[in-house]
Parts: sequence; C-alpha cells; structure tokens
Amino acid sequence: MNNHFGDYQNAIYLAGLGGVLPKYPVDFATLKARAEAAMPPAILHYVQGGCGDEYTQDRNALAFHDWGMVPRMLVDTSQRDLSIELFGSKLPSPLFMSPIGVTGLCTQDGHGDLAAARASAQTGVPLTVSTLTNDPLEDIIAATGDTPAYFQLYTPKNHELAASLVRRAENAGYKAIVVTLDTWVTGWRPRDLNNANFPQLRGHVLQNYFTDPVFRELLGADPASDLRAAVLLWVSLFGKVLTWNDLDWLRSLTRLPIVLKGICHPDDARRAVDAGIDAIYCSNHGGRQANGGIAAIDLLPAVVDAAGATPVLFDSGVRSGSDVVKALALGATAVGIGRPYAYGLALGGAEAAAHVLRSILAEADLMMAVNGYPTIADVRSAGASRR
Ligand SMILES: Cc1cc2nc3c(=O)[nH]c(=O)nc-3n(C[C@H](O)[C@H](O)[C@H](O)COP(=O)(O)O)c2cc1C
Ligand SMILES: O=C(O)C(=O)c1ccccc1
Repeated sequence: MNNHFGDYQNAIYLAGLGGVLPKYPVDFATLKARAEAAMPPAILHYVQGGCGDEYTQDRNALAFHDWGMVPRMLVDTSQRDLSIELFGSKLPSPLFMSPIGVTGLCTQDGHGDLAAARASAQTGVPLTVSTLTNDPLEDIIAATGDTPAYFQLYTPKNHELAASLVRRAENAGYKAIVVTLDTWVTGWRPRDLNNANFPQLRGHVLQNYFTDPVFRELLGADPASDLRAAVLLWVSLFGKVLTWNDLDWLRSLTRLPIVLKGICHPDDARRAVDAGIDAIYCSNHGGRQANGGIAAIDLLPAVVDAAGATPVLFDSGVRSGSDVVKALALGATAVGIGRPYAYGLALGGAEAAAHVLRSILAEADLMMAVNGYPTIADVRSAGASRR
C-alpha cells in the first residue's frame, strides 16, 4: 500500500514554480518564531513555557539528536506503509495529537478545539481532546469526521463527576480514555507565575465542566450567572491524586480502552500492564510538570521493553518527521505531537495545524524512503542507536 504523505513535498515545489510559496513554515524553528510574533503574550507563554528553567523541556527535544538510525541501501522503498492499528481502528499514520488544554485559546475566535478537530478530520491524525476545552467534548468530536478521537481525563476529586465525564465521552463516540497521572497539581512554571497567568482561573477552557450535569448540580446554578463561583468549584474539584488502588474504579467507569499518560518508569509500565491497562503513554508532559528530569525519549526504550505486547504511546519533544521515526524505532506504537500543532492553530487555524501535521508526516515518510525502511515494522526492527 502506498501513501501520499511524501507528495506534500512535490506539491510545495510545484506551487513554487507558479510563484506560490508555502503559507506556513515546514520546520519547527520557523514555526515557533512565527507563533512568537503572532500569539498574545499570555497564551504564548502558557503554551511555550515549562517548569523551572525549562531544562527538561529543552532536553526532551535536544535528546532526539543523541539517537540515530543507520541507512540501508538497495531496499525497494518505492512503496511505504505508515499505517498502524490502534484501539481497534486502522490509522493512516502513527501520529496523534496530544491533549492540549488551551487548544481552544490558540485561535483568535476561542474555538481552537473545533479547529484542531477539523485538522484531525483533514489529516486522519487522531485528536486527543483534553478535559480542558472551550467547546463541549460532544461538539469537538462532531468535527473530527471519520478520524477516531480519544478523550483525556483529568480525574476530578468527585467520583460522580469523573464518571459523568467518562460516560459522556463514551456516549459521544471517543475510542479511548487517556488518564493523565502527572497533573493533579500544576508544576512550578515561572513564566506563568511571573505574570500571574493561569487561564483556567479566568474561566477559560472549562466548558466540559460547565456543561456537565453533575458539575451543574454541585454548583446549584448556571455557571454563566456566577462565573466566579463556578471557577472556584472547579478549583476545588480539579485534581484527584490517583494511586494504583484507583485503577479498578477507573476500569469500572468504561468499556473503552484505558491509557495511562505519564508512565516513564519500567516498573510502573509493568505494573500497569499487570493491572490490565490497555496502553501506556510515556510522556513527561513536555517538561511542564517536573523540571530536572531525563528527556522522555531516553526513557522510552525501557518502558517499551517492560510493556511487552501492550501498545506504548509517546510524546514530549517531537518536533519533526525524523523525531517521529526515531520514536518508532525505539518502540513507540504511536507518536504524539504537542506544541507544534498549537503553534499551527495560532498561525492559521485548522488549515495551518493540518499543514504542520502534513509536514511532519511528509518528512517521516521521506526519511523512511531514503533510509531503506518501507514499513514501520522495518523501522522498529532496525532500532536506533545512541551516537
Ligand atoms: C499548553 C499545553 C497544555 C497542555 N494541556 C494538557 C492537558 O490538558 N492534558 C494533558 O494530559 N496534557 C497536556 N499537555 C501535555 C501534552 O499532552 C504533551 O504531553 C506535551 O505537549 C508534549 O510535549 P511537547 O509539546 O513539547 O512535545 C499540555 C501541553 C501544553 C504545551
Ligand atoms: O497546562 C498544562 O500542561 C496542563 O495540562 C494543566 C491543566 C490543568 C491544571 C494545570 C496544568
């Protein structure tokens, strides 16, 4: 089966012959620079920032340079297959969009979640919808077309509210529940602290709560009539501290596959697999929660090894198609794109976010073509080495 990801490159060169240059950059450095110039400072800093001096965040991306693959020649790579199976669906590529809780604010109209959903529909790259959105989760999945979507759960302290959010996601057609483990409290983020900037406290991205029957019952009022009370209730309910003892309860909430996001230690991966978890998601939240940690890509191989046959999703620091291929070579089943698509949304909504994803996919596909790996299985069996 061939794919058309690599055609994106030809299309760009051909358009250039007619004097038309790409509207948006194809590389992360230029994309980031353009986003810095375009985004309102508070949103830019929230998206771009991380914790402490942002060492872990920087390492996440830089550490990809420490890994490399050895090209193989005289292999027929004229046809390449980047498709994967995940949670019962066949996907055209191994990419997915990581959950980003301020996606809604990344476009000027405040409906960035819907724009991300349209980018997902256009590219076949599944969107992981955060609990923190500016549109209700039902409206967002309605814009994803035929592409599967996953719901990321920030588990509230109130069990009924947690159950309600999961039930709504299941009823709306989400294909997996991604439970984030590392963010029941916000990490130390100097950029946001220096500006006392936390969008949720201003009532942003709380629509899944404000439209929830359990939340509304707990509030006893329409959130629109008393935003301050609604935000304070959200603050009091936000982050349940999950432990291993909670996994049975989480399992009881849904028949959907459950993914644990934030697993970085092989022992945790093993224990999660033993507990019947459907997939592991190796991530350090893009260096937004704990600073001083090891780059996520350096932790991936041991997690993959411990997970055995259980799928391992990965994100944190993926900036290019070559990063995607390296993560696959180190055993990831699917690779999450985070900040790059948020910058795309800021520059040009769904169109630019889709361009960011297509650029990454084109580079990944061409990397497989020139390196002699026609399938993801070939990439994986070749592996990657530290330089
Ligand atoms: C602005 C922003 C908001 C985020 N919000 C969430 C969220 O709501 N839920 C979640 O599980 N992860 C969230 N993350 C973490 C991402 O899912 C992902 O792990 C991270 O972006 C990967 O790092 P990278 O973007 O540097 O590649 C957020 C990340 C960013 C940048
Ligand atoms: O900004 C984040 O990374 C994030 O996911 C989050 C969500 C809620 C509270 C604190 C952090």
